[in-house]
Amino acid sequence: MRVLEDDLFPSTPGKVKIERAGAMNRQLHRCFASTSTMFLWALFLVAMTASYLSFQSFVDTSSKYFAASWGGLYWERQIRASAAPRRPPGSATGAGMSVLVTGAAGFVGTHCSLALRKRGDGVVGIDNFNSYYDPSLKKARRSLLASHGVFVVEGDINDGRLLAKLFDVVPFTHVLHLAAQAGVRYAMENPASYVHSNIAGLVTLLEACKDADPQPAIVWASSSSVYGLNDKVPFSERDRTDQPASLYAATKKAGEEITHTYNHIYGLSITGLRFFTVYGPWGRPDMAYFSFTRNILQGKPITVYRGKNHVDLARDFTYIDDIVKGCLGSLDTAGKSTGTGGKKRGPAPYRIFNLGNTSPVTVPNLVSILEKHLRVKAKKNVIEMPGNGDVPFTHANISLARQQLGYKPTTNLDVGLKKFVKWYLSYYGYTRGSKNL
Ligand SMILES: O=C(O)[C@H]1O[C@H](OP(=O)(O)OP(=O)(O)OC[C@H]2O[C@@H](n3ccc(=O)[nH]c3=O)[C@H](O)[C@@H]2O)[C@H](O)[C@@H](O)[C@H]1O
Repeated sequence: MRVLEDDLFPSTPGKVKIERAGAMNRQLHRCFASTSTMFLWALFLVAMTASYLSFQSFVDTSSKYFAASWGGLYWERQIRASAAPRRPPGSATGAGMSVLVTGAAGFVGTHCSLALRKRGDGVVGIDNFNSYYDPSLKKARRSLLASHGVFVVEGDINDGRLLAKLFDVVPFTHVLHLAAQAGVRYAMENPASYVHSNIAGLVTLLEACKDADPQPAIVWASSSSVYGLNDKVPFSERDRTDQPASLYAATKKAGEEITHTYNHIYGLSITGLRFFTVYGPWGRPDMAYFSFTRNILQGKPITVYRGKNHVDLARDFTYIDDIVKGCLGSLDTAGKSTGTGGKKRGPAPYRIFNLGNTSPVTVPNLVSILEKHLRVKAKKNVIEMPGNGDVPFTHANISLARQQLGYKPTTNLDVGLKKFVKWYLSYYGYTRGSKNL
């Protein structure tokens, strides 16, 4: 410090005052000069940072826009063509619907989209092709849909801009909402995915539907799992559903409450379908009947859960074609939504139906049927059901659906699994009588 002071203020007497004053002036000047230089530099840095940040946000926004796998005139043309009903004029079944099917590359979504298309309705699908299970199976389902003229948009139901765009391009009459994070036990591994799809995604979709003009009628997939620990059988729609056993069940139950709110406030027509363990060709690889088949064919053991006191678990397994009839019956009987411009104009229907088979089968019995159709014995590990969200049994009372939708399941587990096994062997390239079977 001293050295610095001496350098700045030379110690020659007499000269000191003048020189010091001059030096001080120079110093002050230098100081001001350096302060203003620093100020200018700081200003420059702030300006640079601000322009960098705004450039970044521009890049982010525009990259989102430009990287989107949707949009453009060709895309819109494909959407319109896919959404156009093709029923013959004057057809007894009316003019036909335009249905937006969410989760269209999923198991139930694919079957429903095909059935709608085959009878002449317009269908546009949306699916995010996530990797919860093998996306190549979802892509194969998309190819199947494409070969029947059904276009599937690759996108997420959490993308409000995409949904708004779809409703902009097509005045959908109905939404069949099947996109969801499925699976009961996976909820312990990845709870956030259930909230993302089954809660946040549902709300984003409902927001788009309530804003749409005209508002569509909504039919959506709830689940038998909402009955949770209910032990009054068979499960009726009037039974309590406030004891979920898994986060999956809780998000489906939340969906029933959330859709009720949108029905109440905005006049959206809502039909919730409680599916009971749906199975069949093009099914979900995470489900027991599918993974058991894979393991049995590969000579790997399967784990069979058993309830307390050695009681077998049972499910009201429901064949996909029966579920499809229930979904189409729901779309056909759904009353109109009443709102416009986000405002309710009158009461709209709010319905909930069980779609089950009404004849539960135990899991060991499911395995025996598979062994028969595969002609291979399973290597079974029987263990007590872990506390993983499973419920011991499900059993649907379907009187309401029968009465109001004409729902009447016709396929028992034996016949349904035979069809599933036939599809599985062909899809995965097994040949009867050859070395691989
Ligand atoms: O109705 C529904 O709402 C749900 O149905 C389906 O759930 P679940 O009925 O649990 O079907 P699924 O996994 O095939 O297990 C079947 C049986 O096999 C037993 N199970 C399962 C796996 C295993 O390794 N071992 C075993 O014994 C298991 O303990 C159970 O007893 C859908 O996945 C779900 O998304 C939802 O739609």
